Amino acid sequence: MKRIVAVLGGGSFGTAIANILCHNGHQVKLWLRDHQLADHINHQHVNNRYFPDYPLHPALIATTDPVQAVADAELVFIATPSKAFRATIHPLQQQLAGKCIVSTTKGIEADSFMLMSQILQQEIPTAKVGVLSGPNLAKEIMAKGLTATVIASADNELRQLVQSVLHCDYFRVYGNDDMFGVELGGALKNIYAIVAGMAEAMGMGANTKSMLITRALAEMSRFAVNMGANPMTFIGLAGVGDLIVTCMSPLSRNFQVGMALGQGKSLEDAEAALGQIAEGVNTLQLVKDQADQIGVYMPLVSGLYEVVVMKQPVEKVVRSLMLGEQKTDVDFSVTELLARQ
Ligand SMILES: NC(=O)C1=CN([C@@H]2O[C@H](COP(=O)(O)OP(=O)(O)OC[C@H]3O[C@@H](n4cnc5c(N)ncnc54)[C@H](O)[C@@H]3O)[C@@H](O)[C@H]2O)C=CC1
Ligand SMILES: O=C(CO)COP(=O)(O)O
Repeated sequence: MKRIVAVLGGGSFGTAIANILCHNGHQVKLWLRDHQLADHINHQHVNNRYFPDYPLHPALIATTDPVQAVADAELVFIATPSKAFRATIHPLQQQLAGKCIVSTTKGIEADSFMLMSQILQQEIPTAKVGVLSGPNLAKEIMAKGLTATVIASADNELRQLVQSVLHCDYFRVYGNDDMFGVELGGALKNIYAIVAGMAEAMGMGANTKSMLITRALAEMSRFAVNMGANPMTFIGLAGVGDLIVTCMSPLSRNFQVGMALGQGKSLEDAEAALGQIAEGVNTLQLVKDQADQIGVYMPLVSGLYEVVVMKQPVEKVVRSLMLGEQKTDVDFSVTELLARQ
């Protein structure tokens, strides 16, 4: 069945999602702010700022008018950076009322420590809300690389709708009802991708990278479970799946920032050279404060904070991490998990 869908945010991920929706025969409007880019997409069918080498589906319509973008849509995806999320939806409160709205944004709001789904519920209380997250590098999706994602929502109908509009021969969509865990996982893994990029730049070996990724998973799930997430979510695509891709691929912007830091560049230079959003930089500061407040042990977050914010030498921080307390390998036991049910 052909659906009317809007995508807000014409950067890498919004473009990739809009393109799949068109590929699947849906009527799609993509909202972005840049008039020239919108014209180019409509006439040349290429997003020349983000994907100059990949043709877009010719049916994709770009618009710079957000009201027009969402007017007839029953389903709306939001793919703006977390810093711009509230400002994007606030003026559309009336138009978005009662619709199915899915955030693809992997970040946390400064000051409030709110996730995007929580902002949606606050700004548009009548909306049905979901979150899309998983190992989903936009460029690989544009290249039609075989990919899987997770749609998380308490609303079963929304989960089914999103599965049906996005599923195709190169894109699989799994469901999860732990929206909080899925969304928090997507935000947290960006921090560890920065650490992994630094390790890469420092020439560290496979043992080291494996230790980093595994201890990152332990640390992020400890934090998320403490905040109310389901620990099982972290063994899925939106947990360990997204952590692996972002910590291993040089396509990850967070990984690229880490690489630049590991090569001795300043954070400012690293972000400027990137020219795209690396959410992990803001998330680091917010998670460090929150972990200190609620007393969750996060040595990798603390170590990265020492390097990025306190400007401590990487070698000194690595040494103190290696000499730190050696806790248990796996935090959760089956008995404990069963007791939670
Ligand atoms: N690129 C990727 O592979 C994936 C990205 N994401 C998430 O999607 C979100 C968006 O990321 P990308 O599309 O990759 O970023 P991007 O940097 O490629 O594009 C961001 C877009 O948002 C626009 N934007 C910036 N400030 C804005 C504002 N104040 N109002 C409206 N629009 C604004 C930019 O002009 C740009 O079009 C992030 O939270 C990211 O973590 C999720 C999955 C994969
Ligand atoms: O979330 C992503 C892949 O799943 C993209 O990661 P980056 O934002 O680091 O590019």
